[in-house]
Amino acid sequence: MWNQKITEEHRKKLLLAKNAFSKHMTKIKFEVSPEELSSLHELNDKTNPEKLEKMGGAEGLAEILQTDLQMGTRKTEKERKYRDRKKHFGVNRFKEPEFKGFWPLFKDTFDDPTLKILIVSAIVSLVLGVTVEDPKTGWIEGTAILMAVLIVSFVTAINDYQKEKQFRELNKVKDNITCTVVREKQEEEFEGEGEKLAISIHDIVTGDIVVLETGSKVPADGILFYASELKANESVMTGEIKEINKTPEEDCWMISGTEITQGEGKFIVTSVGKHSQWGKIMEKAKSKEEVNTPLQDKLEKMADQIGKLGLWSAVLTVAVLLAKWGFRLYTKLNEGEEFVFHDLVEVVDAVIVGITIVVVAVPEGLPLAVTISLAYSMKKMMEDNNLVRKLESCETMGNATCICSDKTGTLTKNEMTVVAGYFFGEKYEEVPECEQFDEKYLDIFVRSIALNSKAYFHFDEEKQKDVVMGSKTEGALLLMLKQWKQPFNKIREEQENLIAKSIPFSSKRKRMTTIINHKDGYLVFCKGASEIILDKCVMHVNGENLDSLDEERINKLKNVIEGMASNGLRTLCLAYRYVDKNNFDNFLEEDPEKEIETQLTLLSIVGIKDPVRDAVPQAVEDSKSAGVTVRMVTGDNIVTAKHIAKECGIYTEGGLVMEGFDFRHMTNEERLKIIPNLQVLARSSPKDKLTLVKHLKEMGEVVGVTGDGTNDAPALKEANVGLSMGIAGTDVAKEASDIVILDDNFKSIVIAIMWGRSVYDNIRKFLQFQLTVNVVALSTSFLAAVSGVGLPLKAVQLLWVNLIMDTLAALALGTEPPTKDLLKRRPYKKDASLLNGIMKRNIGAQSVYQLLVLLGILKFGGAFFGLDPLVAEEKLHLDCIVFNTFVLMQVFNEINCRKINDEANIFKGIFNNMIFIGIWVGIIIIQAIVIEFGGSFFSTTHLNTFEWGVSTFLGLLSIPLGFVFRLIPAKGDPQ
Ligand SMILES: Nc1ncnc2c1ncn2[C@@H]1O[C@H](COP(=O)(O)OP(=O)(O)OP(=O)(O)O)[C@@H](O)[C@H]1O
Ligand SMILES: [Ca+2]
Repeated sequence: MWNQKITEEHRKKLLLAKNAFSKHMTKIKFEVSPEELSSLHELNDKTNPEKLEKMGGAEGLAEILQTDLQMGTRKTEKERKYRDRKKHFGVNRFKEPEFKGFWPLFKDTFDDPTLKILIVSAIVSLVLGVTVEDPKTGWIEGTAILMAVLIVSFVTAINDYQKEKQFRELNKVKDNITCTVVREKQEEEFEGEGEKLAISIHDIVTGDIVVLETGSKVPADGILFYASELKANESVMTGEIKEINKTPEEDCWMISGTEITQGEGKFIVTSVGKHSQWGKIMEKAKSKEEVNTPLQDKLEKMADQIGKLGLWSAVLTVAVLLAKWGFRLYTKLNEGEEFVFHDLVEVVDAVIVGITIVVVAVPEGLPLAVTISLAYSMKKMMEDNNLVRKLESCETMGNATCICSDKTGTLTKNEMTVVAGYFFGEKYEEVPECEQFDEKYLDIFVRSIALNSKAYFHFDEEKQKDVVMGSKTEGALLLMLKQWKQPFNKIREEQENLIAKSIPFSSKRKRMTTIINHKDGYLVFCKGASEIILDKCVMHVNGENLDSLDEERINKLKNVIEGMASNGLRTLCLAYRYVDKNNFDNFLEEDPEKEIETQLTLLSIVGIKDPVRDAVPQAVEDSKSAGVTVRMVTGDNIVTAKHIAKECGIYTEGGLVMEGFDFRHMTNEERLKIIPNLQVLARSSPKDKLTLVKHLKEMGEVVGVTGDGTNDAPALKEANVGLSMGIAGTDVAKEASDIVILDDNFKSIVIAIMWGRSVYDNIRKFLQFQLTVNVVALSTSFLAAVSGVGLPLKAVQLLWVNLIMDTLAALALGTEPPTKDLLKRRPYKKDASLLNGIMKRNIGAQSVYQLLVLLGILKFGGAFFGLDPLVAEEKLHLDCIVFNTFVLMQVFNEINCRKINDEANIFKGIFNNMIFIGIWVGIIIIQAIVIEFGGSFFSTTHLNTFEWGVSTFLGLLSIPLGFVFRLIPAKGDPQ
């Protein structure tokens, strides 16, 4: 049909013509509209094949889209950055959820009912003040409150804006997946194929040839024209969870957003961005609501309770004030005086005080602190090679109690080289020269590697050397061929068309097989896990001869494998087989297990070295002291795995090392019994990994799991935190994970634990600080109102205090950087309360101290400072001292709050957090300005040196007192 082959000749001519044409005119015009192309993929439209046929199938499309199925888009287009295509067909980006600008966010902050009431009251106060009080000074309080409200809203909006911006940036990185395309080579003319390039999916254009492999995510809509065992999971589109066979003949419609679960293929892109199926869905989908993290939930609950408490104390305070006012009015009227409008001023004042108390009491900063802390950590974690995809995972990571780690690439460097081997009957301690081998068998051996592998070299411009793309294990074999000066690239180019069938490598099967046409039959090349392949061998190449494998030989070979593995080498068997076509009706369709991969002839066993990463033993040590158990779950040989695990410190004397096979065949009870002692699970399948994770969770553990393969996705999803590999991981694994470890390094996982703990602790620091302020502010206002000394803290002052507490402290304490000390404690229990005994004691003791100080000044301050509270001006002065002392006590207590456990040195690491220092100094400077220049606006007056000295001293005292309070025994976190 439409995929009939155009002859080589014809293709070259066509391209020549096109290139000649493009030399004169670089700008390209297209005859087809993006809408027409998009209609090819209409869901549930039976006429799609017809439409495709009309366009001439994939070949025809290529012509229409001025591209080539083998060569890809033209090199001349590169200079123009594919501008014409992008202009005509659009770019491969989806409409992003709307980004609220600053002003809408600012407006949103006024949705808060308490703020609304405050504004109304301020306006009433303003009107009353100007009309009945004193036109000269009456406006001040109302205006000041309005200003303060504006500032509070402003700061809140800035915070929200920053947060949104940060998430957007992260989202951009998060969604930036790469994929492989074929584009015309820059240097040579018609040499073979175009060049394989890894580009961002956002850079794909209509007409690009995309290469798919196991684990790819289909980046755009298109038409498949080559496939080998290709299977896709299209459940995102159809909702149906099943693997669908994709072939150019039967089902060639590739849909963006779907996943390749197996095999490989190539397709030509027809629709990108908003024209693609996925884009259309995205267009309709509303932006997802943000969901709370567990910590945020806990805090919101707590904030709610505190808020209610605040509301009650406000109501009580207002009630007391109104009762007093009523009583005074009653006596006044009784004494025959008349009711004047001015009497109402007091009522409005009382209401304002009440509302201000509510504003202060509601700890809206609590959930905010989590967001600030998480957003900040997310950004910083990027620098430590952790890309956090789900916010709460950062938090959960801090509570992880065990980690199941891959071996290859995570614990080891994934830099593989063949260092030993068994070739054609002889064992070698290092890689031998190839000249000594029998030519015929060497040829088969080289072909078996060249054709039965997918890895290739790519010249890295930055590193100025060839790097292996694809499987590093295969890369090691190719490197050996390169060392032997064997032209594997040429073999691939020349013989690729001989390939009749290939069964790709999978972690489940642990082997890979390619069948090529050979004379009147087939050559089967098979390579994979050594025990598995060896089991399928009946013959072996011995020098120039073929010998059958007797028991003695098999034992010898097993020893060879065992010997290499116990040195930590990954072993791989390579074998082949010739079959006559006449012996089979249809050999290619036979069951691989039973008919294809049997009766093999052993060529070689290689030992591949993959050194342990330098930082790993230390990182494992750190996890252990942090109370996090590390287990190795690997697909590799048990002996190899054990050796590497020992080197990393994961395997210790008495620990259990087990194979996936045995694990699989145990009962649930048996498994639950052995798991606590299990350290290494070798030759495991992704399903074993999933089983292990499920059991660990049943046992109450908080589990972190690493994975790179597509079939690791279920385990990644099941885990409390799924960690995928940034380099080796497939798109599907990344999508299923919560955190992407960008450098694949186990060390980064330990750093993630540290960050998670840091977030949790920072919130508790903030909580400790905020609760102290709340308790003191509420009690002072209430007690002062009841006792009749008059409210020392004015509404505007309270609003400033609120700003210090909520926003500024959240920033200062929420961004404390993690320290290694965090890894010295065990993880918190899942149901552990946010407030431990130590924190409660600190909050209680500091509040009592602060209250005593404030009430003391109110009661005895007059005599001490020589001020007469009955004179309005001097009362204002005294209140100002109270206000100043109050703020300074908070400021110094903020330093106390940097530690939530009974750590003696509260200053430790303070200079590592410049945000804290900056905010701390900033608050003091602003406070000084408020006191000295605030005037009637803030109801403050100038304080002299002595008064400043006393308030500072009383503030400072909270630090030594903090040390004293630590002597009171209190319970820390349950361990
Ligand atoms: N490209 C390949 N072709 C054939 N066999 C392979 C290939 N890559 C790996 N193997 C074999 O499969 C085994 C490992 O398979 P698997 O993919 O399950 O583990 P892995 O992911 O490489 O290791 P880990 O689970 O520790 O990260 C290896 O021991 C090796 O013998
Ligand atoms: Ca508040």
